[in-house]
Amino acid sequence: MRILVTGGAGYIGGATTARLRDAGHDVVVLDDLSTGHRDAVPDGCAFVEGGIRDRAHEVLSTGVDAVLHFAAKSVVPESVAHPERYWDGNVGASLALLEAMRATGVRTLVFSSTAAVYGEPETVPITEDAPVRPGNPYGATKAAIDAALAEHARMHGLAAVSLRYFNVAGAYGPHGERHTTETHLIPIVLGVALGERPSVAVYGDDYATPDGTCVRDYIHVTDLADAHLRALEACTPGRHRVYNLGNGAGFSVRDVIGVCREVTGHPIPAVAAPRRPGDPGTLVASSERARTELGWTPQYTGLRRIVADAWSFHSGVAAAEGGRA
Ligand SMILES: NC(=O)c1ccc[n+]([C@@H]2O[C@H](COP(=O)([O-])OP(=O)(O)OC[C@H]3O[C@@H](n4cnc5c(N)ncnc54)[C@H](O)[C@@H]3O)[C@@H](O)[C@H]2O)c1
Ligand SMILES: O=c1ccn([C@@H]2O[C@H](COP(=O)(O)OP(=O)(O)O[C@H]3O[C@H](CO)[C@H](O)[C@H](O)[C@H]3O)[C@@H](O)[C@H]2O)c(=O)[nH]1
Repeated sequence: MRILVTGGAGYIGGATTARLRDAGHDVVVLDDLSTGHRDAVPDGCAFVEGGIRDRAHEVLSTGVDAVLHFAAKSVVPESVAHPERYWDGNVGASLALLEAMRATGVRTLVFSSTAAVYGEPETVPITEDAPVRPGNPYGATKAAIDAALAEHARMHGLAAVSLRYFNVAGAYGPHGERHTTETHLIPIVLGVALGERPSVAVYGDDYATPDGTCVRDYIHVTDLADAHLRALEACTPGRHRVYNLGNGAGFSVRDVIGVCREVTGHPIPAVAAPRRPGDPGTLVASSERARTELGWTPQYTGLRRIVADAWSFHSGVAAAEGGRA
């Protein structure tokens, strides 16, 4: 297939593009480099620099069988402070992409949705039937796009899948997490081990969880990339299907820091800090639907493997930067 990947210069889009290339697909990446990096676009893949609004129509006109849509703004605190950027950058840009797809007759789309659409869940593990009640503008914009996809499937015959990722981590070879504004736990903790930060703040230790810190479901980016290949195959005209993607196992913030200490051999000082606004206590996925309908079985389920792969990536980047300095 010839596939357009929006956001393919970002973390998950870059890793998935490499996975698609390795599976024999022809990939063209469209990315405005607002949070991505030119050198994250995998070798052997075409790259078009630009925004969805400006250039998606042009790229789609060159002949594309399907779109994987990763491009988004995804920093939760920024979305709270500047919701308009998220409604415009996520919902506005996605509607523009859908229009360009309609105009060029491209009818297959896999979309990066998120567990953040569920907000504070009533029960865990979270199934796709759980109420959609996002607790921040980022999650609200992703829920709105999911709803738009359902309507485009119903009214315009779109073949669409929304993949609701839980906490993505790890690396696919040289494709790892490199956000300029980093809010995610594992890269922050590994940054302490690399001496880039003095300590990690633990946001809240009074949650109703076994050790009082937040529990999350960490999924390896390689498993996530594989789910996209399967989702592409499952796209059916006139149908929008939603799948939660996680391992079904929860790890606390303290668990994560402990595994990072084991993997890096660094003491990684941790400092108690107030809760981060909008953080649910526990988010753990039920991915039964993905397993049953997509035949997806995650391969790298252990937290140690996920952290070890992230560490290989981060320590390699640090060594390369040290070499350049
Ligand atoms: N990282 C996670 O744990 C996680 C969890 C759930 C969902 N997601 C979703 O997965 C997707 C990828 O996340 P990521 O962590 O790789 O983020 P990222 O910031 O690394 O990648 C996003 C990419 O999109 C590009 N981009 C943004 N707006 C654009 C536009 N209008 N036109 C063209 N390019 C644009 C950026 O430059 C960047 O390269 C996002 O949609 C995010 O909401 C991520
Ligand atoms: O320095 C830090 C950073 C994070 N945390 C804690 O670590 C946990 C994980 O936080 P992340 O920021 O790594 O991830 P989130 O669970 O907040 O959110 C991520 O996963 C969500 C789905 O679960 C959404 O998809 C969202 O886009 C994505 O950022 C949270 O309890 C957070 O409070 C800390 O204690 N200290």
